[in-house]
Amino acid sequence: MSNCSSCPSHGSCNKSESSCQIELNTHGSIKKIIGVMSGKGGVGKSTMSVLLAKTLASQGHKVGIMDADITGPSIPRLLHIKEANVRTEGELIYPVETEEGIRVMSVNLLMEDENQPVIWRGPVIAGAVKQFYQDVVWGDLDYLVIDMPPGTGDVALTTMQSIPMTGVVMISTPQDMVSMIVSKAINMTRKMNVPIIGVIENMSYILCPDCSKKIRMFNQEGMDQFFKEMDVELLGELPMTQTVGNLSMEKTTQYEEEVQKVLDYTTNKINQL
Ligand SMILES: Nc1ncnc2c1ncn2[C@@H]1O[C@H](COP(=O)(O)OP(=O)(O)OP(=O)(O)O)[C@@H](O)[C@H]1O
Repeated sequence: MSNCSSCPSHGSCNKSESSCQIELNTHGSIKKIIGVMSGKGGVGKSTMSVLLAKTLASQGHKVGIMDADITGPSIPRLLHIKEANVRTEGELIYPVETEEGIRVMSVNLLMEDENQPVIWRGPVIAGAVKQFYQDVVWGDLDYLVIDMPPGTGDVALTTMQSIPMTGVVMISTPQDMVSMIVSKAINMTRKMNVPIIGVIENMSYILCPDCSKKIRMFNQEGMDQFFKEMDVELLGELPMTQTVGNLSMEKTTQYEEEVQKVLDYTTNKINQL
């Protein structure tokens, strides 16, 4: 059962200790758990999970990333983990550590061939997500960043119910249809009483390499109104850039000024939680 004083969602949770069904990870101490979520696939959730984790690690925090996107795991690739030597001891699983000291767990690290699909039913996937939180020896972490399962279905719901989140960063793209789906994710997160840190609008524009003009690909009319109506903060508009797009192929710690600005602002918000 939970122990409220050491729970990462302490302060934002309204459950009583006796009614809490969450089993905390007991293999170390995790101070804060940050979910990175989107209602829809392909908007940059995994990319942003990695960029936020790297930024937090570069600030001197101890960081882990849990890849809860079981059927579309991309975290090991984005972090350039080639040889996965996952150590297990009975039920316990030890995370793999990157060069920058980020501890990582992903279903891809447990598979012999990363190209093989995970063909599991919903409850088994949800069980794996729970296990990645409870049975992984995360050790002492300032932040565990969770690349959430896509959508607002069963697995996302179980993840929110079984992992004590401190807050969620929503990822969206500036399109009418996407914002409708994101509003579903925002409403679900609120129903689960998980605080929303804000929304990062990804692939918001392209920066002209010659004149640095912002070229907007989507009609962004009504986006301001959308954020106002949903009562969420827009943490920043992230451009579509080569360094971000090539994250899995090129190792870099230098991002475009506009990208770094969004990462600094968002991690500053996370540090204030
Ligand atoms: N700001 C960006 N600039 C350039 N490319 C980007 C940017 N953000 C994301 N991408 C690219 O978009 C694609 C989708 O990104 P990503 O895999 O992070 O999305 P996702 O929401 O996690 O997808 P899924 O739901 O499939 O897991 C990737 O090829 C990624 O490199």
